[in-house]
Amino acid sequence: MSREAGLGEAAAVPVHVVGGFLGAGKTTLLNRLLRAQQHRRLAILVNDFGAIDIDGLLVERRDEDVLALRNGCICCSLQADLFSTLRMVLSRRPLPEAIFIECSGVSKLQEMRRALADPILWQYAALEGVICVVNAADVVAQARVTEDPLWKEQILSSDMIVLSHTDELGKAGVRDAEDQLREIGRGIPVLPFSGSLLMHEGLFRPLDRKTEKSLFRSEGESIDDDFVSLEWRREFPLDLTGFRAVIERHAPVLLRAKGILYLATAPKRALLLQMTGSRITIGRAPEKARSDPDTRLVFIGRKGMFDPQALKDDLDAMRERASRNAGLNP
Ligand SMILES: Nc1nc2c(ncn2[C@@H]2O[C@H](COP(=O)(O)OP(=O)(O)OP(=O)(O)O)[C@@H](O)[C@H]2O)c(=O)[nH]1
Repeated sequence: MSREAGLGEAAAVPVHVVGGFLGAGKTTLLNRLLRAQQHRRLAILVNDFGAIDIDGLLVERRDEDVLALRNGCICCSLQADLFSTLRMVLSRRPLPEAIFIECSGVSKLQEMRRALADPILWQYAALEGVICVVNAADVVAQARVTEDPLWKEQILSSDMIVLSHTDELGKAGVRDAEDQLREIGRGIPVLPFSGSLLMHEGLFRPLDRKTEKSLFRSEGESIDDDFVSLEWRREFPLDLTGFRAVIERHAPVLLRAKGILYLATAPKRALLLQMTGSRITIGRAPEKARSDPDTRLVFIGRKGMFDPQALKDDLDAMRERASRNAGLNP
């Protein structure tokens, strides 16, 4: 980025990064923060690992304030897109008062820091802090996800750990999660998940910028190669029983599934599917999602464990069955 880009001499716009593992609660936290900052002029960059933009639909802001970076990870394969989107945001007048970046669940936060530590970018958009959202219930249950090296990397590369899913634990459980994370995070502050508390505690304290800039020269490795995803879009509503059977078959190797769903029982009602670990919910889809009548789902898992082609075949077979049934009952 250069001065010729017409970005002017204004003070750097603060950048806040929200990271954390697949399904940890990043979008939910971001929405709480955004609600608490309703009157501020913000730009929100949302990175979805898959090609279908689900998070962009879920962020509660005007469409023009939410910019989606899809089909890869902004910490590696989409770094060029990240820069060009930031450049576009920074050329807007009036300038946004702050930029929030929601990473994909497979983003390495250290790579994000390196990417944003570009000394020229820093003059216009300076990193204020990196939050890592961690599912407290997973910590207490010592869920499989807590053994993932990326889960730990994200915690250790953050400035602040924010606990989600505390409502599923009693007070003792929350304390247990906090204690464990203080140890894992080697002293990084741990906060419960609460919009008002976050604002109160001065969440976005400026970092030591000298330290941050010194990261700039390091090389990053690609994380995209560790994970695979399936994006599945169909124009017909699904049979819930058949869909549930397919999901149950693949659930043990799925890290995350989400998307907009139409069921045969109510083909005009857009539903939001959320699956993290063993938790699956189907609820009302946000208003923004309803203009597109297609079912559109994203599934993510680790390479070598999750087989996207097998899942696709099973999902497609549902359609075949539906067609055959339709043929039998004209
Ligand atoms: N009970 C409970 N559910 C939560 C909490 N935070 C998030 N969820 C649910 O967990 C699911 C995933 O939440 P998201 O905010 O979409 O997670 P994410 O980290 O943005 O997901 P990815 O972007 O796909 O990695 C959704 O069904 C949320 O409603 C929480 O604190 N308590």
